[in-house]
Amino acid sequence: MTALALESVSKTFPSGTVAVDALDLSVSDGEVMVLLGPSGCGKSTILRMVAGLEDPTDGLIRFDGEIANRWSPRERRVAMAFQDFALYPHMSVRGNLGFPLKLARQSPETVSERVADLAAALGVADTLERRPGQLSGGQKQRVAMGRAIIREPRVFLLDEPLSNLDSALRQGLRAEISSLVRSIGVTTIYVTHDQTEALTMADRVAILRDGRIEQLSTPHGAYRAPESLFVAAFLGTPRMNLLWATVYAYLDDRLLLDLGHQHVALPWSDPRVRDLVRYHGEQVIVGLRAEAVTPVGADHAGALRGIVRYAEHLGHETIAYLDVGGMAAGLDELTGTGHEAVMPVESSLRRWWRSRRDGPAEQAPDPEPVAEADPGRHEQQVAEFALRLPPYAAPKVGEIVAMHADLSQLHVFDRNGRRINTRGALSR
Ligand SMILES: Nc1ncnc2c1ncn2[C@@H]1O[C@H](COP(=O)(O)OP(=O)(O)OP(=O)(O)O)[C@@H](O)[C@H]1O
Repeated sequence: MTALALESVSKTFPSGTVAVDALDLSVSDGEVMVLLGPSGCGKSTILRMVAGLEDPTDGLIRFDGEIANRWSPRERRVAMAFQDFALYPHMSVRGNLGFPLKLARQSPETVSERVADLAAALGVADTLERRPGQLSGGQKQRVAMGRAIIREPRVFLLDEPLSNLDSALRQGLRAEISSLVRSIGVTTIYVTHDQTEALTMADRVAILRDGRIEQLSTPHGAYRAPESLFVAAFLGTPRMNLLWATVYAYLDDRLLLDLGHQHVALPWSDPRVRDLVRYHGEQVIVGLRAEAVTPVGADHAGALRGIVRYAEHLGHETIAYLDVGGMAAGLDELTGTGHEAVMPVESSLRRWWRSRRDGPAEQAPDPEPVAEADPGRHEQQVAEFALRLPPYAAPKVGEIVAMHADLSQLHVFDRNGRRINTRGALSR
C-alpha cells in the first residue's frame, strides 16, 4: 500500500530557483526510500515539503491516499531527524526519549513503558539516567533517533543523519538505522549524498539531479543498469570508465565501438546491436566499470590495451589508471538539455600514447591547432581508465597492460547521456 505519494510536485523559491521540478514519487508502507543526489539537487526541499515545513508551488502530496497539502506538520504525523541530532543537554536520556510523549499528554506509566522498550531496542537501556554530554557520538545519535520515532510516526524523515560522523561510526550506525527502521516497520525517507549509504540502506533509491528523478529503482538496478550517464558516473567507486566511441556497423559481421586507437566489437547476435546500429557513424559514450575488466596475457585475443599512468594502493586492492588512447566522457561535457556534447580535441598525452603504441616512425603529424574554444567548450581529457588489481600490485608507470573486458557489463549512452542499450544482458 502506498503510504506517501508526491504527484507532479514542484517547488520554485521566490528567488526563481526551481528546487523540485514536477516530481512523481510514491513510497510504500514500511519501505525505506533513499533520496540520493549531489548538493543542491532538491533532496532537503522534498523532505521539508513532505514534513509540511515548505509548501509546494504545484502538485499534490498524499498520505495514505488523502491529499495532505493543507495539513499542518502535526497532522501529518511525520518525525524528522537532521544531521545535528540535537538533544536537550539538561535532560537525561530518559527525559529526552520521553519528552515527545509528555508533550502529547501520555500517562506517566505509558511514557515509562515506551521509553524502556525503545531504549532496549536502541541498545541504550543502561544509559537512561545519563545526560547527553556523557554519551558517545553513536549513543547520542541513537537516542535522538529514538526521540524522533517514539510517537510512532506515519513517516520517518532522515536528512543526512550521519554526515557529521567519522567513517567508522557512520558504518556502524548505517547498519543500526537500517535494522531499526525495518524492525519497527516505519515508512522511511532517507536523504543522503553518500552513495554507499544509499546502496546499503535503501529498498529503492531515487537518484536526483536538478530537482528531477534521474532513476528510481532498487540500488542493485541503478548500479547494474544505470539509465543515464549521470547515474553511471554517480554510483560506484572508482567511477565507471566512460569513453567516447564511434559506432561502425558492418552488416555482415559485427558492430564496432571505436575508441580512437582500439575498439570493442559486439557480435551481430548481441541483442544490444539492434539498438546501436542506428548510431552508425555517430559518437556514443561507452561505460565499463573497473570490475568488468581483468588483466590478461599480452597475446590474449581481442584484449584492450592501456599504458599505466599511476596506481592507487587502497590496501584491499590497487587501482591502476591507464591511458587507453580514448577520450573521457564526463558530466561536464553534457548539458543535459538536449545540446550535443562537445567533440574530442587531441591532447598531447594522446599523441604520446600513439607514439608509444605505434612507434615514432608511424607517428601521425600533429593535428592543426584548435581554434579558439567556443564558450562553454572545454578541452576533453584523455580518459583515465581504472583497472582493479590485487592488493599492492606494482604496475610500472609506462607499462602496457592487456585487459579482457566482460562485454555483458558494457553500457552505452547517447550524446545526451541517455542509455542506449536497453535490451540484452543488462536489462532488468
Ligand atoms: N529557502 C530557499 N530559498 C531559495 N532557494 C533555496 C531555498 N532552500 C533551498 N534553495 C535552493 O534550492 C535548491 C535545492 O536545495 P536543497 O537544500 O533542497 O538541496 P539538497 O539536495 O538538499 O542539497 P544539500 O545536499 O547541499 O543539502 C538549491 O539550489 C538551493 O540553493
